[in-house]
Amino acid sequence: MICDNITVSENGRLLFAGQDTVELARQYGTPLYLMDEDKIRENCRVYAAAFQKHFGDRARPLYASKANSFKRIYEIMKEEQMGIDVVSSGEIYTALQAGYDLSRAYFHSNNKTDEDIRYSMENGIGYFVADNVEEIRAIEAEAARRGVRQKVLLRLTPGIDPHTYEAIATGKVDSKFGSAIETGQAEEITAFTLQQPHVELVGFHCHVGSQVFAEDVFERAAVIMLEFVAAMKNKYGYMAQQLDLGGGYGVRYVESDPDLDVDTKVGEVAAAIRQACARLEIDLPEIHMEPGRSIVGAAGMTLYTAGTVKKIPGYKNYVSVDGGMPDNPRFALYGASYTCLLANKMNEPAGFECSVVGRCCESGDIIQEHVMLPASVGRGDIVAVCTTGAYNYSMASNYNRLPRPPIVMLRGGGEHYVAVRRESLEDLCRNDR
Ligand SMILES: Cc1ncc(COP(=O)(O)O)c(C=O)c1O
Ligand SMILES: N[C@@H](CCCC[NH3+])C(=O)O
Repeated sequence: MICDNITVSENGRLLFAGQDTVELARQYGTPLYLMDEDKIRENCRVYAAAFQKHFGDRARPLYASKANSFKRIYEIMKEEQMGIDVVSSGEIYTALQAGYDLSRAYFHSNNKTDEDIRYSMENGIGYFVADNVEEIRAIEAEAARRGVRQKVLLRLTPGIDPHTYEAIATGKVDSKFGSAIETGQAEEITAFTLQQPHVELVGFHCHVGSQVFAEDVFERAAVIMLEFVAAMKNKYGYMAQQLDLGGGYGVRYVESDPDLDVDTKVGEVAAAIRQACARLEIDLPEIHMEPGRSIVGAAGMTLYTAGTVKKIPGYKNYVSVDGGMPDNPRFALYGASYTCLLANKMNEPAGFECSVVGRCCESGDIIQEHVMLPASVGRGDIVAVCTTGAYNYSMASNYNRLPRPPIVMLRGGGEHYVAVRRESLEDLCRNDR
């Protein structure tokens, strides 16, 4: 199986976190998001231990909460002592509702509104990761109005192609994010920020892309960033205290995806960083990374009920499920890969090739193509889609007026509880007048 929290019972039922998915589908209904709480915590600890081992006390991972944002997840991050990355007032509000202390939060986004800046400062945001000069002006103005000095990092683009889906690559010069080192804009924003009386520049940030497996992307980004740090030290006498390398590593969606060892990978990045610092004669800054997908991705699974099975002789077969692109838009957006299983028939051979599709009025409403399921698949069977913990619920919509599914958390000892309740039909009209 693609992750160690997915197994099969003797009677051919798919188990997730040791629990019977068919039973969970019966109890909570479908579509249903499941989240394995123990796996989320394990992933946080793997990153925290790797950072401690390779960088020491000051370095730390921040959870990129865009990957999956709901109250319970921020409670878990608080308990696991993770920092967080937020990108909107909505994520901040949700974190506050969970009692999360915002002094450990980093506010990203390429376009923070004045209201975002005001709201987050009012609630004690720790850091802004400013994307451009206009944002520095806006933060300076709000900090001056409040009579405080606000900590910021600057998001720079190191000019690296991470070889991931084009739509989720972010570190190239031609990007809506950040100020490019190559064009001189990174230096301009640094010099400008250092002149601001109410803004304290604490360091630099970069992010090269998501679902990254390529060998040395983080190492290359780190070296480019450290060369910039050294250049700013030499030219302006400014030494960055923090260097944030952006998101985490890729996760396994299908058998052919590699299974990366975070400790080894962080160790490799640390070695490259130490070597660069020695060569450039600068101190080691505090190092951060912001994993999202690799904290929650494999901790998630979506369950659907199969409906229509359509066989078109000479063409292909379709298995329709009771959800689709509103709860998982990633195939429609990126052509993303997923592993689909028939949860109640795991002991039958999977010899029937089909496309698993949603119920929306849209041909592109596809969960996955070229799926192999048992030939007996039919109405009422439970289709499980693995590794849906990241960028599924957080990207979900109400397209075709479909209510969003609930999130049920699973814990060791067979415990399960609702973290986000299922949207009702009434919820759909809540804001209509
Ligand atoms: C600035 C930033 N940080 C962190 C992340 C999280 O990345 P990932 O989910 O790949 O770990 C992203 C998303 O790609 C991001 O844009
Ligand atoms: N939402 C994307 C990744 C973008 C992450 C944020 N920069 C995905 O599902 O893969």
